[in-house]
Amino acid sequence: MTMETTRAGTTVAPASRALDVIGGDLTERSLRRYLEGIPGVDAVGLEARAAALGTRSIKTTSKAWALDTIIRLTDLTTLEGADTPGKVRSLVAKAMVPDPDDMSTPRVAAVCVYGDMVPHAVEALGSAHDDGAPGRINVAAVATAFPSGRASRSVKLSDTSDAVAAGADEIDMVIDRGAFLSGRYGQVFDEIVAVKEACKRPDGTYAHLKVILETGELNTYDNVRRASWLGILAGGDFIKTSTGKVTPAATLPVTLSMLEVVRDWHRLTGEKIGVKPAGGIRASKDAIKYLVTVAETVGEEWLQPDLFRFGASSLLNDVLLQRQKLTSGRYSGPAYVTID
Ligand SMILES: O=C[C@H](O)COP(=O)(O)O
Repeated sequence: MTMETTRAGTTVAPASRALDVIGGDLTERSLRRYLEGIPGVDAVGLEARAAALGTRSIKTTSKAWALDTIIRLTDLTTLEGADTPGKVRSLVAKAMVPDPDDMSTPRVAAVCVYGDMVPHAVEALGSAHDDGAPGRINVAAVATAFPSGRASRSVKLSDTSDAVAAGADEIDMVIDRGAFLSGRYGQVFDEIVAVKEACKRPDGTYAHLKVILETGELNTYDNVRRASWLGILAGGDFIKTSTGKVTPAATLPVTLSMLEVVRDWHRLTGEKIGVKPAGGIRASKDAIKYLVTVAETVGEEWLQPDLFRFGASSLLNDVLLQRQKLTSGRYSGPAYVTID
């Protein structure tokens, strides 16, 4: 027996979604057969659909709603090697009060930070992080040797469980792109299942798991579609495009292809999976294109923080400028928003 057939016959983790959809005989081979049986993406058609959705205009009244919706759906992010507790405190202050001159401005969904910054984010949020607090802001932590994903399994799992123990509500993990692109789907699958288990808290609840595909390294839409199915089958609560550290990061066609998988999964199982485009989304007008694409592909009910997020470090600033322009009739200029 060759290594390949040995591996192909290897049982993969008995994740319940995959058992339900693929069946009880869950092996590297059956997983691969399933993923390789997913129809390919018509790239020209996908890009044409995304371009058409991106040209839809929205009325001024809808624009106010759209801007507030973008804020509510934002994971306000800082993921720099130079991050400090002070920078995280500033980020949290902005998350809680995005525009001190307009207290009607909604809060963001979450702040997204490196794992070692979680205690600082939790402390700065204070009661805004209490269970059931009105306008509660979640703490999301990137984990599993973000952004490369190149570390041992044990390091990735302790990265995850440390962040959860420190109070992270959400874990943004990266998949092993090397294993995925080599066709070792079972390895990627098992790792997601293990990370999900590391998201478990002592009380039996789980931090929400976002599975970052890093689509800019996956080369084809077929791979993006296959990785999306893999992430969902293994137990991801969200599928996320990118780390923000690789170009291209989020694009509308890639996000549309992921939304189509989420739509198909919902039709197949009735279950709703979230989507998070992240990286390079900086302008309100671009974020609005994403809102339209979500509404037209999976429906407006997805436009809530449990099912859709923007991962972005500077988008909020542009949204605040546009919001000020809409309410005051004039453009205040970038001096009126804080520069992070
Ligand atoms: O997940 C979020 C990204 O890392 C942020 O990327 P950005 O700085 O391009 O907005």
